[in-house]
Amino acid sequence: MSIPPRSESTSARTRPTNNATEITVDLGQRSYPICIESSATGRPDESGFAGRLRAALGDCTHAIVIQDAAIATSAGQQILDSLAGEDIRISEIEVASGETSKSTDRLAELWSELLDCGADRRSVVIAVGGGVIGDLAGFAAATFTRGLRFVQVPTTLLAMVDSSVGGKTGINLPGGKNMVGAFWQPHLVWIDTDFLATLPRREYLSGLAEVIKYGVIEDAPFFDYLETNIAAILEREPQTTRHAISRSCQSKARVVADDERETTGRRAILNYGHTFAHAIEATAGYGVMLHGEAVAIGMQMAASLGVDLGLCSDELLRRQTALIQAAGLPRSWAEADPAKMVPVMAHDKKVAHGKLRFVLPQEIGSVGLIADVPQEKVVAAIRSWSDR
Ligand SMILES: O=C(O)C(=O)C[C@@H](O)[C@H](O)[C@H](O)COP(=O)(O)O
Repeated sequence: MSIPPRSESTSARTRPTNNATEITVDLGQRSYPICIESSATGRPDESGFAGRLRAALGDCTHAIVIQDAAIATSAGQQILDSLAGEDIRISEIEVASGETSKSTDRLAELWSELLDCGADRRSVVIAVGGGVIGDLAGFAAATFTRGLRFVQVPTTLLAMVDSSVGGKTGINLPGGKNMVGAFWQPHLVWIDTDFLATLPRREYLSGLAEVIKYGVIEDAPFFDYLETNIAAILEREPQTTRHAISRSCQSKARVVADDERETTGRRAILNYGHTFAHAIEATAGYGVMLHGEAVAIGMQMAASLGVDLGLCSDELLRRQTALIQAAGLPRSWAEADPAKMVPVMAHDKKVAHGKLRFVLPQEIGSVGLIADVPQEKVVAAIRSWSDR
């Protein structure tokens, strides 16, 4: 199946303001801004978090801040402080860090906590944390009373560049990642790049895998930029890092605006490397490997498969490998076992009419959605990144 090209009518609208960048995810009545700021929380003007929340929701009188227990004293507190002067009742819920919180058990507890704090359809859920918190809180928001308003405040690089944007929410099942969920768009994504200062290095690197992904799937000049600037990004140099975040969000906003619910195939490109990655995460045990680490290895497997099928060049694989390595990410996983991974991959959400489809690279900046891939080639691609 070919992937529809980027539509000419949709683009990520970007508006640089004083020290902020605003990107619009264009979804008609459900459009929303991604605000990329630097420690502006608490400012009473329109660019502060409270001001943005008011602009996005108007009538907000009850905010439920769902935050990662590990960051409750820093990022979450900043958000709470910024709301302190507002006429808004605040409820707080903490969720333990880590992928294991994206479970049916924790979701059921969260529903009860929402009931206990008196959430109603005029409340807003504010998710403060990484992808786990955003996905879980977003799915709770999507389902409680059939839908609460929702705001994303990502505090990890991965959440800033990927999971907070686009409305994919959900939880894992033991046999498959993100198997239960909903498309539920936030009203606002608030990115304070200063949150990255205290992010553990391993988490930061994990986010870089998704950044690199955008270069491979649809933005070749950005891939070149990353090759040149990876050292500055690793040092978290503010301007370069901010550019990488903003460019990634523009990519994601463009793709989501083209195909919000992954129906035309365009949005599937965001899944590059993920068919392998989700199988790695599920077979390793959730939380053993960070999502971005699994995505880095998954992109390697996908590129090897692309080379084997004659879809892309060795040179593409070489450049991707070099960038992933320069970004301090793993390229292989010694325990990758095709016998365990292939059955998990059969539950991939890109399966159509019982057939698995892979997002595979054609050239840097372009991928295709490929069906009918012989299983022995999939096994070979897994093996090629398990034994080195
Ligand atoms: O937003 C999307 O669409 C993506 O596929 C982005 C992925 O990076 C992200 O990990 C997503 O949550 C995976 O979704 P899934 O549908 O494969 O579970």
